Amino acid sequence: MAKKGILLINLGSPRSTAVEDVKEYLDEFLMDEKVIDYRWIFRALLVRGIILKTRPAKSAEAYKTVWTDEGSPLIVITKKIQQKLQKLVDIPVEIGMRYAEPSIETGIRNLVEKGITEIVLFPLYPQYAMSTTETVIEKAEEIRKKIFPHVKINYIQPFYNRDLYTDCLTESIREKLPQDFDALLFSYHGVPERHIYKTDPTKTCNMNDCCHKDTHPSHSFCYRHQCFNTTERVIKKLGLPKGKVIVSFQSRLGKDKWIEPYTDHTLETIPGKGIKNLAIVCPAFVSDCLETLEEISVEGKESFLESGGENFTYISCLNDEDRWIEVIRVLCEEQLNQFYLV
Ligand SMILES: C=CC1=C(C)c2cc3[nH]c(cc4nc(cc5[nH]c(cc1n2)c(C)c5CCC(=O)O)C(CCC(=O)O)=C4C)c(C)c3C=C
Ligand SMILES: [Fe+2]
Ligand SMILES: [Fe+2]
Repeated sequence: MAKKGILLINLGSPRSTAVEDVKEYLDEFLMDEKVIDYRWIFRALLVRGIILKTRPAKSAEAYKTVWTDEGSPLIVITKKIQQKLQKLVDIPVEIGMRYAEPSIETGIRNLVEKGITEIVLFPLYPQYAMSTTETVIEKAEEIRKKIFPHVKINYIQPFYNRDLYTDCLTESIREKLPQDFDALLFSYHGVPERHIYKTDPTKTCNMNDCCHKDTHPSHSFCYRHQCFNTTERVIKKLGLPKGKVIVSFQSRLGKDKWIEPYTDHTLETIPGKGIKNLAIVCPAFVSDCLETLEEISVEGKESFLESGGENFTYISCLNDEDRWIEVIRVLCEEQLNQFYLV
């Protein structure tokens, strides 16, 4: 009888805050053609010729502000999720990172060494993006075919539209919302617009009204729609009027046009429109990381307050909350049962 295991995948962090380690991490990350999707030569010119000349030192300083005694918050939290999930299931649970260590290969190997031949692989991203879900699946398949051809892998699909997830997110936000606030800002990681056009098999998304529609042929691969839709579902459950809700996209890199509106512009302009008391949540991330703990909680807060804002409440990610671990368990359970159907 086949032995089954679970592999949780997150993005990954540098091994330390040393500039050389950050450089190595950024090189692997940004040389991924699903992240910077130019032809190799142009990607190398941009990444190795320009970005990696200055960014590693700047990013290393940022990482130092969030690093803990146990390491990068993203890795520490992913390990806590693994440990808690392991207590709820009777099959092995391992973790793997798309970039740096522990790698996806290490994660699969750890399971294979325990005799596992069927793996449920869970990319910890609620919404689909070429630079997240797709690159994880592609990398895992490459490793499986090359090193572990006898292993079967079932992939958990994006879960932004699953009630069990949006219920969990809603409850988590409800508990952390301040008594009084003028608006709740949903800030999602951005992606270049080109990525969305590129991965739309129907070629019908126009990056406009269609992303807001309940149904449209392009939605299964439209990150922008999936972010808006996550928000719609959560605010409905929270009972918040649309007038009190803002959506924007953070963490731009480079000169391409990324999906709008941008979080940095939003934080600078909303105090002038009367929004002085802000709550902010980042639902593209299931675990707190550099982009939430530094870019939003420190830089974003500073820019909002300097622009006339008065109160800024950052609502933490689901991290290792028990209700979220239970959602992970149920989603894995569903996928484990799929092995019998294929
Ligand atoms: C949540 C989903 C994410 C998407 C979509 C995404 C796309 C994307 N990111 C970059 C560039 C960078 N991202 C960086 C950090 C980072 N990104 C995500 C998640 C998504 N990225 C996370 C969870 C993190 C934090 C990692 C951590 O260690 O805490 C960074 C590195 C940090 C920095 O130098 O600022 C870069 C660079 C691109 C170009 C992109 C889509 C094309
Ligand atoms: Fe769309
Ligand atoms: Fe990113």
